[in-house]
Amino acid sequence: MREILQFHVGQAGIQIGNTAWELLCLEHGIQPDGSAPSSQNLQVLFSESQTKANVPRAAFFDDDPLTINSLNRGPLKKVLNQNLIKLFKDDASSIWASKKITQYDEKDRSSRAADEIVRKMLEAADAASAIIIYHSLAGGFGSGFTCKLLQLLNDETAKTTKLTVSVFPSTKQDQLFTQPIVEPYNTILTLPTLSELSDFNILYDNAAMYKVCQNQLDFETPNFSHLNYMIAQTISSISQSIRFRGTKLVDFNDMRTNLITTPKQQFLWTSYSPFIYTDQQHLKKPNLQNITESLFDDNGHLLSFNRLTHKYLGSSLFFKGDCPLPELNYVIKQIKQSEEIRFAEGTQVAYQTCVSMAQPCTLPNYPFAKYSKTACMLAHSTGVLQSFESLKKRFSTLYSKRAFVSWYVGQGLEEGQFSESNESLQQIIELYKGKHGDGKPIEVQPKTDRKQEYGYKKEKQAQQQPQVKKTQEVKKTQDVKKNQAPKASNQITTARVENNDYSEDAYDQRAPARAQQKPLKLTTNDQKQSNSAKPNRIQQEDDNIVNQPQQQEDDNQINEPQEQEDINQQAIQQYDEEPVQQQEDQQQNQDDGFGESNNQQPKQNDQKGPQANQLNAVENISFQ
Ligand SMILES: Nc1nc2c(ncn2[C@@H]2O[C@H](COP(=O)(O)OP(=O)(O)OP(=O)(O)O)[C@@H](O)[C@H]2O)c(=O)[nH]1
Repeated sequence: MREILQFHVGQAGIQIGNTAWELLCLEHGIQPDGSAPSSQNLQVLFSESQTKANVPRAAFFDDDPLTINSLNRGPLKKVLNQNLIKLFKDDASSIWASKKITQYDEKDRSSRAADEIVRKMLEAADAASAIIIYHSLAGGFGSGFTCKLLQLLNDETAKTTKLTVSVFPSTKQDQLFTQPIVEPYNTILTLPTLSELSDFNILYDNAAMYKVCQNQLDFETPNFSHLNYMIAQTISSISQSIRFRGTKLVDFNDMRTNLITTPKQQFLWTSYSPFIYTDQQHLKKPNLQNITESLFDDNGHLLSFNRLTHKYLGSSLFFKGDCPLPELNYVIKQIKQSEEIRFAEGTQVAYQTCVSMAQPCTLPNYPFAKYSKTACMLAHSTGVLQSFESLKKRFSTLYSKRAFVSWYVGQGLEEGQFSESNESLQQIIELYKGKHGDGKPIEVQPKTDRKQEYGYKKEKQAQQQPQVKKTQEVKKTQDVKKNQAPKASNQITTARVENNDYSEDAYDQRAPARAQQKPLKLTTNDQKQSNSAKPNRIQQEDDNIVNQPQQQEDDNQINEPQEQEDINQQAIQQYDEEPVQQQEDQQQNQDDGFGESNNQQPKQNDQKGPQANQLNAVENISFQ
């Protein structure tokens, strides 16, 4: 089974999770007590408890009791597994630094508790296909603990696609929502770990979502729950084909393969349509064309950037509900002819399209109207450059004065880590520009050998092996007693845990066990795809493609001296006054030269122009 495991970290991660799980439970007909009359593929998102209740495959971590308590007071209080909710005593207080929060150490109690939860989640799954971590990059705990979690997950799940749903600091400092002043530090210190240990990251920014609420919904004062609802709808859309019947199965591994062409250039964003305010539902009746078009304009983007200057590197479109295929084919054809939508040269699959037969759902206590059809785009584009460049500017403003640095150093961070992280950010910026600051093209190194670099857990795994074996043996005995023959799924789990060698060879040796996974009841095509270890979608979709995207290897508080306080105040003032140099950014983006330097396409494609590279993925759509 292709289970999706979800981890929610910090206030933002947990609050988004609360809304997302409410929606997912509704979509699958899960009742407040965990029962479900009938639904497809429940096991993808839910595990079955001893009382036959469906329990979300979700864990929650925070240092704030209020956030944790909100879970236990909310609509999910009876369905969540309390053993997977953990309140930590190590308070981050907005500072990414404490080793207890950011680094895995088996002697540390919180590390062991997190490890225990991860282990429980993995043991309850036969063959997890994806791990999603929800968090904010700006907060201390959400950013720091995500680094620890990724380190922890790394050895255990080297072959599982790991992605983050990350709230990125807004480019506009318009005080819409309280944001920690040190958010550039927290974000910049987290980015190297995200680049190294996760496969891709979906960025959202609150200002962009706020704008969507104001422009489209005429909300004067949206709050976090509205923004979280928007994020939840996008996550529901992009995971729909794994959960419901549709035109084709596009799982997170496929998204990675199709959208990420270069290691570390892995920051995606989403857009969604339509969001309609309940009071206006009788006025607004958009058709399929309006809905699809608005995915590409400013009104649908959940990350801020200028749509006139960015170039797409790929996009996946997810439709739900009443979307007749002939009409959809026509709409996509029209979109392809639009001159405003520009793809970087060398882009392989421009529009990967997936239609689900599931009907769109809306949550009852939110002012969003239900509509018969919805569209969502998961996109990769040079638009993210604006977020990174704005972050770099704000980081430089604070760091040039060494403002607040003493807080971090006091928590045990070496100051050199700031400059290393800054270099890492610079590398990301250059990757998106396609060339170094000196104009030379970038040579991209493959991701470092994760298992070697983060191999600190090997020893611990060896120590824990007997215990795990015991757990598995009990499980095995129970199965033998029950069925006289263990289920295929359990054999897979046993193979994974008993053989604690996570080398590539060992993984390949376990292939027969993996091959026994029950395929989803989808189309013949889907089954073919789901059974292949590494589907090469792009090749399947068009044999004319020349360059395949590179397959990634699965891949104490201190007393601040008065002097420093003054410097901090000056920095805050300067930071607040710093205008967001949107115009300048736009100009830079126009000159980014992305296409030229990164382009390795043959001449014939150049002559036809970017549009010629947009492969028609939708023409083959049909329900099977
Ligand atoms: N979209 C969204 N953003 C949020 C939410 N809660 C907080 N944020 C944003 O997240 C950032 C702060 O991160 P938090 O998640 O509150 O902080 P934390 O990770 O718990 O870290 P500490 O406060 O240091 O414990 C700010 O930019 C907030 O605007 C939420 O529910 N939804």
